[in-house]
Amino acid sequence: MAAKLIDGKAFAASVRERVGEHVSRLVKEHGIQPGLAVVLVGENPASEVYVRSKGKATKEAGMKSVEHKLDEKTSEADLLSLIDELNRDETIHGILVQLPVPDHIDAEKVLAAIDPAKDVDGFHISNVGLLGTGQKSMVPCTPLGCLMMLRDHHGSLSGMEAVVIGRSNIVGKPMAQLLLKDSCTVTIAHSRTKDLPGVVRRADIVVAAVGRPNMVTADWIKPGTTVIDVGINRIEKEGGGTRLVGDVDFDDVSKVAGAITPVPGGVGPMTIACLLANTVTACCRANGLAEPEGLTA
Ligand SMILES: Nc1nc(=O)c2c([nH]1)NC[C@@H]1CN(c3ccc(C(=O)N[C@@H](CCC(=O)O)C(=O)O)cc3)C=[N+]21
Ligand SMILES: [Mg+2]
Repeated sequence: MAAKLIDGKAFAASVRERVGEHVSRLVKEHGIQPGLAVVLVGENPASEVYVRSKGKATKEAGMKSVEHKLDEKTSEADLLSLIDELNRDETIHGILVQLPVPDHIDAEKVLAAIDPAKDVDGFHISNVGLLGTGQKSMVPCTPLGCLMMLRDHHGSLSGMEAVVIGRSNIVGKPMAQLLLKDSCTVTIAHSRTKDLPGVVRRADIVVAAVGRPNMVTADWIKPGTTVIDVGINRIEKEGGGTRLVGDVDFDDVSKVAGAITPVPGGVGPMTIACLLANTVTACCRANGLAEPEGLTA
């Protein structure tokens, strides 16, 4: 293997440690404990894995963790009134509603109901607009985690050619905004992009966020490129069981890339660490206190 492995799991542990130190200081010096509420409606395997690791990590960092598990049949009105309650709860600084929500609930309406100051996912249109205009906002956790790893590996990203594959509101678009803010030349590629391999071959930085197992292969990658794999695809193993793979064919691409994140152990753990970081940031802002350094965009 030629590529350097970017160890997201180890990096996430160090981020969580820094978050934990900031939390102890908030508790000791100001008597304030950051609190995170996670709302899960119905049963979704991907979301449940996330909720479990997230609750554990929140408590380990010394924060208050509240989980609201609602029945699949919960009405939109009941969900909105829970959000209203959490918006007004002074012990809660971050609110995350797990996506997707069941079909009878309008996700956009739900996201719009969250107080933007407590929107630790950064999905509220007010935060989207602030990020898009380069103002202080809550930044979506997955792109923030990717940015932290890229800054750590490269130092400055200025002038680099970045190609983001995928145009979702939760990863692709905010990722592109963050890379642009760090002065990359940014392309957002997607399923309709003509000559996708050719476009990706221009990149110094590739962020793959499409949800197609092993789609990116070595022939798409310019030698020395940094490859960030956001994909979390559960596929059937030969002989039974499942395993997680990314959007990048890791074994193939690591022969030519300069650096690469694995799945699991790459972006996923960083997403959780950034959720904790965002909760501390939201708590500091709510109380007019200094924000933790190096944990925001
Ligand atoms: N409002 C909202 N915000 C989210 O950020 C959100 C969401 N809804 N719905 C579900 C997805 C999924 N998600 C993951 C985060 C971390 C791992 C993670 O830590 N994965 C481990 C592996 C876990 C395993 O082994 O299954 C890894 O990649 O190493 C996975 C999945 C956040 N999501
Ligand atoms: Mg797409």
